[in-house]
Amino acid sequence: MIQLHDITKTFNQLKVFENFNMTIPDKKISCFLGASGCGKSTLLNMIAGIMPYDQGSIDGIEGNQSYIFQDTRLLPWATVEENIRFVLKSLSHINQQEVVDKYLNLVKLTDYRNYYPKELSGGMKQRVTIARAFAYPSNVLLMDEPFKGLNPELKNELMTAFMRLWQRDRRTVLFVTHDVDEALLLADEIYQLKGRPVYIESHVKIDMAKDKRNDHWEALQDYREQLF
Ligand SMILES: Nc1ncnc2c1ncn2[C@@H]1O[C@H](COP(=O)(O)OP(=O)(O)OP(=O)(O)O)[C@@H](O)[C@H]1O
Repeated sequence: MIQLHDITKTFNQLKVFENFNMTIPDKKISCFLGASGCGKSTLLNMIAGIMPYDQGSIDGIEGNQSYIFQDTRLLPWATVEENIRFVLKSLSHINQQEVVDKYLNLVKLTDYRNYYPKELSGGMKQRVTIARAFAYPSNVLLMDEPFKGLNPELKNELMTAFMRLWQRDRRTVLFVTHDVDEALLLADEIYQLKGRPVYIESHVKIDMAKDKRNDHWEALQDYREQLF
């Protein structure tokens, strides 16, 4: 598990975290909800090791991480296939073509492998980002609003693609969203964060099988009530 101990993080005068503690389980999907600006991206960035903190420690991150940022960050000069291949280039022990093909197929982009990012819709770009993050054999996957700004149909399609990938290959996922429904459909653990400084206002574990949740929407609402 990932453990945050007494984390303090200040931006100029702004104390976003003060003696913040949290334990995040392995091989589960943990979801972070909270008002805009409360500190969710900062939390992911500190866990990813791309943002320093002032005090405290973060333990239990083993192996590599993949990060799906709010903006897709695809390489504009590379095709869909090359974007995925790019993150695999240091992995000489795997059959890279097989991995690329597998993940392109899972996000249903095989026919678009030779397209450049500028030739894709927003949702297609998101799918490339998700395929790329999963293709890389990371232990921890960090996602900052990966389904943001998509129409409901596409969001459903992407969430299904994500679930399909996760069920095959269970990783520790840390997932930031504003959308409670996304959290209720995908998460094993939901943390409702509040600030400032950040604290955990509520923490709910959802033990319903993920593939049954769409059909048991009413039962899921009990969890929503526990959150607020
Ligand atoms: N690099 C930075 N420099 C100064 N202040 C920052 C920086 N990054 C974040 N902050 C501040 O820290 C607070 C938390 O920001 P953060 O981006 O973590 O929030 P968030 O919960 O992810 O917001 P959103 O849901 O809108 O993405 C905000 O008040 C923000 O202004």
